[in-house]
Amino acid sequence: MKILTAQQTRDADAYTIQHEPIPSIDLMERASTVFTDWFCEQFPMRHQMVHVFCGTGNNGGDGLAVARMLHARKYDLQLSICRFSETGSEDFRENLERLRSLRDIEIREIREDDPLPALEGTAIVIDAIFGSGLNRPVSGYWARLFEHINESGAAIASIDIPSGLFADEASKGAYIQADRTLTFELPKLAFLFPENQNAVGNWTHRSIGLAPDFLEKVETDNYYIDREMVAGLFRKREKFDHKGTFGHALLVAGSYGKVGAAILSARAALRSGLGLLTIHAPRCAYEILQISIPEAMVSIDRHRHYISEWPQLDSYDTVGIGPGIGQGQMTKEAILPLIESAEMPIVLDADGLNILSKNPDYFGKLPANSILTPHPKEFERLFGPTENNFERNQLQRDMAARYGIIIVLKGAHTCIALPDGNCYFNSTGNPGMATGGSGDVLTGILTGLLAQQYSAQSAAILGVYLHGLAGDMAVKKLESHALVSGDLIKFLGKAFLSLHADRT
Ligand SMILES: NC(=O)C1=CN([C@@H]2O[C@H](COP(=O)(O)OP(=O)(O)OC[C@H]3O[C@@H](n4cnc5c(N)ncnc54)[C@H](OP(=O)(O)O)[C@@H]3O)[C@@H](O)[C@H]2O)[C@@H](O)CC1
Ligand SMILES: Nc1ncnc2c1ncn2[C@@H]1O[C@H](COP(=O)(O)OP(=O)(O)O)[C@@H](O)[C@H]1O
Ligand SMILES: [K+]
Repeated sequence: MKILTAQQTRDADAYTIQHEPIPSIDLMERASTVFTDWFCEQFPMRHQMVHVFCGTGNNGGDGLAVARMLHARKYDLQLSICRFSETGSEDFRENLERLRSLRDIEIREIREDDPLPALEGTAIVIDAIFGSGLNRPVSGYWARLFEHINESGAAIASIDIPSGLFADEASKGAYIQADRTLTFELPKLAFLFPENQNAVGNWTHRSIGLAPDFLEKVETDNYYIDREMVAGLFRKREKFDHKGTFGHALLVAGSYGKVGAAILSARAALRSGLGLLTIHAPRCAYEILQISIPEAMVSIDRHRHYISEWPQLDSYDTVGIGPGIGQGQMTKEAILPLIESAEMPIVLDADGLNILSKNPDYFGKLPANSILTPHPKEFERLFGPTENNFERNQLQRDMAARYGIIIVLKGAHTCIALPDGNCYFNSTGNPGMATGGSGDVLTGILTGLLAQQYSAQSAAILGVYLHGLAGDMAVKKLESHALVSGDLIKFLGKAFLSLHADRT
């Protein structure tokens, strides 16, 4: 699914109006019906006062139409128009007329420096003040009004985007802090960054029937990973496939006290369908690994506690490096030449990344299309600090392009930056996965998929999605506090199965 900019969304609206064709006021009616249906599902009780705050643009027009529809559905309403402009957009004016003709909804107007309106903490606020047409930060009196609404204790539902939030850049002014947001058609980039979580709350997107041919053609470099995309990547096995078909991976993992990381990664790689797995680990891990993972072969380092050498790579289709290896001098001296000698895409995680961040001259030596999986701290160590998530996203994109690698920045919406400049944001996963070892499991999955000759791009998108999906399935059975990273491996099979269902 594509992510469009505010300008592209305006273009999509205009194209739909012209080519469906549909009068603009009717498209607004359609969008407002979608919002109203969603709102009634979210807030089915009718004894709470619903206070609709409208601006004077088209977002305000939506708010007026929604008020009319909720009135017809017997909700108790109050309505305030924030008078930014005496005229307002054409569709705003038309919806104001339609509402006035009902006669039984009191329409209040708020002008700059009026006393702030009374607002019960038990109310529900519908925020239709600004939409995607915001063109400057909100300040002054209107910022105080936003603060008043945010602090009222009322539940807040935003139409399209929380007012004051910019869809495509860092937000500097005041913004509404919604509990829930329904956005039209496609997700907005700002929703995917943690710094905007308190603005956007729980968000969801629903189609308002914008022109499919426009959406198909419009060019973007941001995508939201959905089931359809992933089901298209996933390959079924054929009758005469054999273990040679599915590749042999080397996993370089573990050190004294961190053999668990190697186990988690190895199990996840095996559960991702590779043909053969060899784990290279220090001597202290030998018996632990042979007993706990009989499916894997073990290549033993000469050092007892740390990795200090690496096997020849000739017989492997890919290498996963990093879980639990530590950053000792000996390990560094083994890992850096290993990176240099690899000729196929590898997966680099955890201390593998930390070692790389201290040796930036090795960035250029990474095999093309290698997958790096930093969490935000590791990303900062690798590529430096940034002011906000938009800047960080740009840096991630630039680095992926410069070095010809795939950077998987992990988080609630893990972002996969490809060398071609495109970014894919994940839609699966939950806070139950914020537990030690979840990243090791991801490394295993990615290594397992690469070994099977999935392209590095497909492996990253499919692997990240499946990892989160396994987490979502696990949390339904276990609740997020009780979820541990090993559970993700247990649910990988179910996650794969659900993709099978989509392919048949
Ligand atoms: N197009 C369609 O058919 C459909 C559109 N839809 C809906 O329309 C929404 C977009 O509507 P929109 O473009 O009218 O923008 P919106 O945010 O309501 O108003 C912005 C106006 O406010 C002003 N302004 C901006 N910043 C300001 C500030 N800080 N402080 C004060 N004023 C400020 C600025 O005016 P200016 O002052 O610059 O003249 C600007 O023009 C979209 O989110 C969706 O909900 C749906 O119904 C589907 C069909
Ligand atoms: N709140 C969250 N929502 C979705 N996924 C999450 C969340 N928190 C963590 N994760 C996922 O869990 C994994 C954690 O990885 P990482 O931080 O490397 O953990 P570790 O180093 O303990 O293995 C990442 O894939 C991340 O996307
Ligand atoms: K809004």
